[in-house]
Amino acid sequence: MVCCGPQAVAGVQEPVAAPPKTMAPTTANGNVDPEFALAPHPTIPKPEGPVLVVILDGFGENEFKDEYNAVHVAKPPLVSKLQGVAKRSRTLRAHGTAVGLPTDADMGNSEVGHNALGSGQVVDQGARLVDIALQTGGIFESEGWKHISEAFEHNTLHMIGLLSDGGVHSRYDQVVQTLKGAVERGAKRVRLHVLTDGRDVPDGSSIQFVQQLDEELAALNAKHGVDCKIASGGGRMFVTMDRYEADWDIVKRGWHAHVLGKAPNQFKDAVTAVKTLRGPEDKKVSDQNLAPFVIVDEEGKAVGPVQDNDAVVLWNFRADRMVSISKALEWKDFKVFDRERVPENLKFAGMMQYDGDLGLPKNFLVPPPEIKKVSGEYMVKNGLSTFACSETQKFGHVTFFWNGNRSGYFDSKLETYLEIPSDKVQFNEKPDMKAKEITDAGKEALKSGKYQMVRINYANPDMVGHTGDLNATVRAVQTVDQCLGELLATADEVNARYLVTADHGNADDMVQRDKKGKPLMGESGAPLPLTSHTLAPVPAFVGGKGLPDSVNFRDDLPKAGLANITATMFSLLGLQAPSHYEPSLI
Ligand SMILES: O=C(O)[C@H](O)COP(=O)(O)O
Ligand SMILES: [Mn+2]
Ligand SMILES: [Mn+2]
Repeated sequence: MVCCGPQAVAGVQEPVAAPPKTMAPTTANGNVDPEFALAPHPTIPKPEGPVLVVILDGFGENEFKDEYNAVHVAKPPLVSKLQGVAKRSRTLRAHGTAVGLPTDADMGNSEVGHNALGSGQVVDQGARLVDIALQTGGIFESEGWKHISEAFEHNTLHMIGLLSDGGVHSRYDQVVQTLKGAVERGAKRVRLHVLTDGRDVPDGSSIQFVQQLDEELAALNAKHGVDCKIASGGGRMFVTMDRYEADWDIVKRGWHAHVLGKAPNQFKDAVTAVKTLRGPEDKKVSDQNLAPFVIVDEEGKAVGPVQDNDAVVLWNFRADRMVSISKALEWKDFKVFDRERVPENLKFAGMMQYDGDLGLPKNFLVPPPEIKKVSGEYMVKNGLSTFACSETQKFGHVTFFWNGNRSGYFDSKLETYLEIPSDKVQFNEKPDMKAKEITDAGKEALKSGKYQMVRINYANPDMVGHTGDLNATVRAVQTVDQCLGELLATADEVNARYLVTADHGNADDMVQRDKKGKPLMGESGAPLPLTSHTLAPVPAFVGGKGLPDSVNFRDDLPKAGLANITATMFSLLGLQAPSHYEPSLI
């Protein structure tokens, strides 16, 4: 168990332990800053015990209630019981425009979900901000663009990122538009380093994305007389896209393939690379786990290592899985692994700035969403203490994303963030993950009497759901249900009030379907697994011994979404939420 101080905020601090960081201290004389002071709730009294907030990551309430819905199959006794409590159970919108995404065809995800849950506001998210910057041309006027364009004439532009149209971390059409924008503005030599997905999009779809990109590159080369090629790649969960420092080897493999041009697998073209690395039909490696590869020329030489004076753009807009590789690319004194060769005078930019507090990366093409006056800031400025806990895979979700993509604490005297280290396995092998340890920590925090709010994220339904393994996901749901039961029992012992919800769907549908919802079968007759999130709404429950019987969900907010949770949390604390927050559900 990793405990407490700011050093525990994995993925967001320099490798050298930094002194405790306080982002926004309460006023020196202890009075509440008037700009942040919250009035008592007009009808809900202040609680005697703590408020417990639980996020069941990836636990949706899906309209398809059949054998492919792991939540339905699991028949979780506690959640089913909570669903039956009149006026204290409802669902919330967790996708599309309700969480700041471009359209209602966009599934929700942890970044936008936790941003909404923690900030009470719906803001335009990265996907939409990049769309706007491309439409207006603002991206090509940015300081970040000026920085990378210095390499266009005589050096190589490298573009690295997730290649799919999942819309969670990146989008294919945005990559192509950015690439074309570079070529039209003078880039002569471009090398693309592609991370295959199969996690936000169906497994096996990477071959089409790579093929499509190769065709796009051939057309650009013919039209503009330029030299654009795919240079390296690998599966997103095995190469480059680690998060929260869960496994630096993932980042190191990416550094080797993209920057040094070194990988155990070498191919003449990327389509052959993906096809070969996926392996034979009966033992397929999924797109997300493909081994790293480099593309080599006739002499066997890598076609696109990063050289001195080159430019590098990371095209993902989402932060969590770009922070580690950004540190490797940007930090001069980076010491986590031996980079062997560090290109000099590199012109590096992110699609966005991924960590505003660290200023990482320094150069970026589109300013990130501005999520201001989030609940964490109100909490500390009103003297309220918080305990937040998850395992590594979701630790930054319940801290960094919750706090509007801020690393560190608002006030380390009032906040404790506890990270339980995740196992380094594919999570269908261990579907219980660290739920038990998280539960124990949550129970201890509830009983300690030290915290006004205890905030927990259970990773299982999401992380196991992403493997596409139905049976393991059923187990994941059952585990979380049991752990939640223990947590709520302890909550009752200390007269707590609870709020249980989720950030988006995932476990609630494990099969690809046609437009009418009919499950799709593969050539072998087996169902085609769904590894991505779903568009399903998520449950929300309130209750607990400490909650007066008269407090129930309102019935005049049928379209409410995740952002309504934040004001609800303040209501449970007996306070009136800030007026710019979406209204309270109770
Ligand atoms: O990064 C991931 O694991 C997936 O793309 C999205 O999952 P998350 O939004 O639940 O983290
Ligand atoms: Mn999630
Ligand atoms: Mn997920």
